[in-house]
Amino acid sequence: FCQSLLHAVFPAELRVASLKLLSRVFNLCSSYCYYDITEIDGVNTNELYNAAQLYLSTSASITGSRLSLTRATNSTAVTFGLSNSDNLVDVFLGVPVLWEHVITPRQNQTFSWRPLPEDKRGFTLRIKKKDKSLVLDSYLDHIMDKANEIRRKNQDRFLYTNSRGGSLDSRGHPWDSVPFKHPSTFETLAMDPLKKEEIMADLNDFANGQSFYQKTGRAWKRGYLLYGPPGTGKSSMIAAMANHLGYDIYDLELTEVHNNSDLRKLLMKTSSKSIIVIEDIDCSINLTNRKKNAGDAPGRNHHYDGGPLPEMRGGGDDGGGNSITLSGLLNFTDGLWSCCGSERIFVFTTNHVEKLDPALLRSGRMDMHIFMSYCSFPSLKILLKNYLGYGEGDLTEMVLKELGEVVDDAQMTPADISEVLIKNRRDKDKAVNELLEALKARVKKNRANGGLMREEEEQEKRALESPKQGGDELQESCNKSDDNKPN
Ligand SMILES: Nc1ncnc2c1ncn2[C@@H]1O[C@H](COP(=O)(O)OP(=O)(O)OP(=O)(O)O)[C@@H](O)[C@H]1O
Ligand SMILES: [Mg+2]
Repeated sequence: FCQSLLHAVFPAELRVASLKLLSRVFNLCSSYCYYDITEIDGVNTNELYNAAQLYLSTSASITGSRLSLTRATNSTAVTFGLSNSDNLVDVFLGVPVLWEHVITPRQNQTFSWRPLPEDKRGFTLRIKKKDKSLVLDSYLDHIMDKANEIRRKNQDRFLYTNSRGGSLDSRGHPWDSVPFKHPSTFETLAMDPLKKEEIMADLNDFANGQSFYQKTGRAWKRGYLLYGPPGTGKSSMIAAMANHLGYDIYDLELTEVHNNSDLRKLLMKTSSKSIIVIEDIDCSINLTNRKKNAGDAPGRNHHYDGGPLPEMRGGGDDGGGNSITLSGLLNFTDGLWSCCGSERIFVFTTNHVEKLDPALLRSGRMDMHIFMSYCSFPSLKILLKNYLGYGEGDLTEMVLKELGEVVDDAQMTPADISEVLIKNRRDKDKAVNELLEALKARVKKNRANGGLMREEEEQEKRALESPKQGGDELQESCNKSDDNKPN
C-alpha cells in the first residue's frame, strides 16, 4: 500500500532525480570510489569480469563463506566464485580492496544480435579514493596476468590439426581441435638426465624470456629438431614439452597444405604459447626433389650449395597439387610471418636427419638439435621406475651391473624395452629377467651384423653437434651418396 501511495504521490521523474541527488551527496561524503565490472558490456563479453572471477577464485576458496563452484568444459579443476552479494577483501600491495558480486535479473530483453543471459552479473570493486591510481595502474593488470596464469594451469591444452586439407570450419578456422591429454612428462621421459635438464632449462629460459627477446630484437620463438630412430621418444618429448610449459600443440600435416599461402594462413591462425609440430619432416613433403620431378632444370643437384634456395630459382609454383616449397616453409618458421603472435616453439622431427636439406639445419634455423638415442643405462633406470616401480637401491648391484653392461650395445629403443616391461609388469622379477634376455639377444645379433649401424649413428650425431661444420660434412656425405647413385 505504502509503495503504491509513494508511486501515486511522487511522479517517476521526481523519484529518479531525488535518487540521483542522494547518491551524489553520498559519493561526495564517502571516501570510497566504486568500479562496476559487468559480465556483458553492451553485447561484448567483458574479459575483465572473467578474469576477476578467476582471480578471486584463488582467494575465495580460503576466505569466502558461500561460494559458487564451476567447472569449465575440458577443464580438470573446479573454480570457486563468489555467490550473489557476497563480499571478499583482497589485499594488493598493502591496500585493502573490497569485492562484491552482484546478480540482478535482466529486465525485458532489448534487441541484440545474440541471446543474452537471464541475469546481469557484475562485480563491484570498492577502494579508498586515495588509492584510486593504484587500481587503475597496476591492480587490474595484475588481475589479468594472474587470471591467464590460472587459466593455463587449469585448462587442459588443445591439440590442433589441419587434417581437413585447408577447408575452413563455420567460424573460419582451418584447425580442428581436441583436448590434449597426453600423460608424458619430463619425469617419465627416458633419456639422459643431464640432457633432460638442459632441455628443460632451455624451455624455461624461452618461456621467461620476453624481455630478452624484446631487448635483442629477436622474434620470440624457438626451434627444436628432434631426430633419432623410431620409438626413441620424439613424440613423447613433444608432449612432455607441452605439458611442461602448458602450451597448446598444433600438429601441422604438411601433406594437407596445398601451397605457401595456405601455409601462411594456417600460421596466422595459431595462438601464442603454442608448439607447432611438423612430424617426420623428411617424409611429409618432398622438399628437395620437387623441381626435379616436375621436369624443371634437369640434373640439378638438389642440395643446398650456398646460392639461393633451389625453390627460389625456379620461380612460382610447379602447378597443381601440393606446391609448398622449402623457402615457403622457412618463411613460415623464420621469416617475417613467423612473428605474428609470439611465444611460439617450432618442433620438427625426423628419423633420417641425413635426408634433410642442409638449409633447414643451418645454425640459427633450428636452435637446438636433440638426438633421441637408443636406451642408455640412465634411461633404462627411468623406465624400470616407470613400469615396475623400482627406485634407487631396489635392484641388486649384480642385476644393475649386468643390465649396464649390455644395454648400450643392445641398441634397443625405449619403446622396445617398454614393450618387454609392460608385458610382464605383474611379475617384476620375470620382467627384469626377460629384459636381460632380450638385451643379450640383441647384443649378439648386433655383433653378428658388425655394429655398422652404430657407427653411422655416431657419425650423424657428431655431424649435428657442431651445426656449421656439420652442415659441410653432411653435404659431403650427401654428395657422395649422389655420386654413387646410378643415373
Ligand atoms: N624416451 C622415452 N621415454 C619414455 N617412453 C618412451 C620413450 N621413447 C619411447 N617411449 C615409449 O614408446 C612409445 C613410442 O614412442 P614415441 O611415439 O614417442 O616414439 P617416436 O620417437 O615418436 O617414434 P616415431 O619416430 O616412430 O614417431 C611411446 O608410447 C612411449 O611410451
Ligand atoms: Mg613419433
